[in-house]
Amino acid sequence: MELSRWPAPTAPGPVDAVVSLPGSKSLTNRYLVVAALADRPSRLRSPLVSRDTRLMAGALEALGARVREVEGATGPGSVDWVVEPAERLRGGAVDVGLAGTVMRFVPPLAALADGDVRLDGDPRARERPMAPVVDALRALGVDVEDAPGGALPMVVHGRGAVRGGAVTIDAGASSQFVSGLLLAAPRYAEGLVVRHAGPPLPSQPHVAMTVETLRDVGVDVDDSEPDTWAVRPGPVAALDVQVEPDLSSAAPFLAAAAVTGGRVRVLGWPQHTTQAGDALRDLLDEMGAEVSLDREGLVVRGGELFGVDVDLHEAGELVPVVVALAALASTPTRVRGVAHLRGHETDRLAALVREVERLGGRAEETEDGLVVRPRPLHGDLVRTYADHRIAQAAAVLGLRVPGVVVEDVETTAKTLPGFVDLWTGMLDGAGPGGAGATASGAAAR
Ligand SMILES: O=C(O)C1=C[C@@H](OP(=O)(O)O)[C@@H](O)[C@H](O)C1
Ligand SMILES: C=C(OP(=O)(O)O)C(=O)O
Repeated sequence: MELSRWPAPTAPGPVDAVVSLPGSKSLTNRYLVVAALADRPSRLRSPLVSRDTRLMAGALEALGARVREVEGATGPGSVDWVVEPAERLRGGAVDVGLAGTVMRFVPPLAALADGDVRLDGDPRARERPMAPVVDALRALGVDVEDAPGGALPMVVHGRGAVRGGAVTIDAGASSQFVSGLLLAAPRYAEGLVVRHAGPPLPSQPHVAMTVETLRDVGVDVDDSEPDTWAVRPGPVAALDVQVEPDLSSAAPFLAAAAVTGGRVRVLGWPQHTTQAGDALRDLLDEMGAEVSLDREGLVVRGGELFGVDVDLHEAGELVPVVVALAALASTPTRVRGVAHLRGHETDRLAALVREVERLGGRAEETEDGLVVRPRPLHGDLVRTYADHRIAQAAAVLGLRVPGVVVEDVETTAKTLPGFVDLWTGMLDGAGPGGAGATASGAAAR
């Protein structure tokens, strides 16, 4: 199939915009899972409605829960999701798409179903690491049929109950292995103690988000020992929760301010959050932007843009946009601690190096990250490898480099439907005489 080509707009001048972003993918998908295990219906206010969250909703419906879209409280076009848990989870077929959260969070839940749960997804989903989830479930006595190497497609033979106990896994390739087990654990008869043993666990904020979500629904989690999480068995309370905006999706918009010497405000930036994207505040500050957080949101003003030497082990989602910033900066950048990105939507390290070089830049992979040395860039077709964040990074490059064409920009619908409209809306107020723009994707889908 021929993939689409989107000529990325160049910024006519400094960007000046107020941007409103839809809900967090990671929060929405955690809330959906605990809501499906709860004792009463839950309401998610302004959830993210995107490919990954629809896939999670679809997975839970396949297992017998119901997810209904209702009008939201925040005005016309806004949407809430009401989740009705199943009395008993049942078997069914689950499409995981390319969603890491769906492929890693659903199998531990499927083990509780009364029947077989078949899971499969996009071709790349079959290559993403899964073995620790399969090994953990088998160690807990769950019958799982997998493809060679612990991969998708797989069948979890649910027996209606899981005893639980303790498991040790190597979650060095993805924090989602830990999160998935923890989210189902309150419904295991004896609860679950998960220990991580191996190279340092990536994406710690995402595990903190899992723990906080469980505590929000009344589940007792002890995370006082490093790399160990103990979830007590017990009831899961229903939720009525406003979903925070997705801070990782804010990355390209804030980067737009940084690379054009402009100003972007992202509305509703939380004062307290477990989202990994909150790291953007320090990161952009270190790269030379002026960053301020107030009650209305986060404002980034661009100045001279410098490279950084940074460990992004905790916030790997930010790497593609950081690479775009780095390619446009005045000094080199080194990103460390992100070897696990080789198992993301694509091998992100290889893809980013290849695409930066295609535009005339210089970049190289290291064992655990990459190095980018800024050079004058030229336009070309940027391949995106079904990776929403690489498409967004290409759009950032396009602001300053005429002739950047983004392949398959629709892939951004994984986490941010309406990306192109938001992006062009942001640019409406840029340039001579620009009066500032407002771009809202809060209800986009
Ligand atoms: O649990 C989550 O919601 C996520 C955890 C992280 O995964 P990894 O630990 O595999 O990087 C992150 O990159 C992903 O986008 C979302
Ligand atoms: C790694 C990501 O997604 P996933 O949840 O599919 O792992 C991401 O969104 O950057």
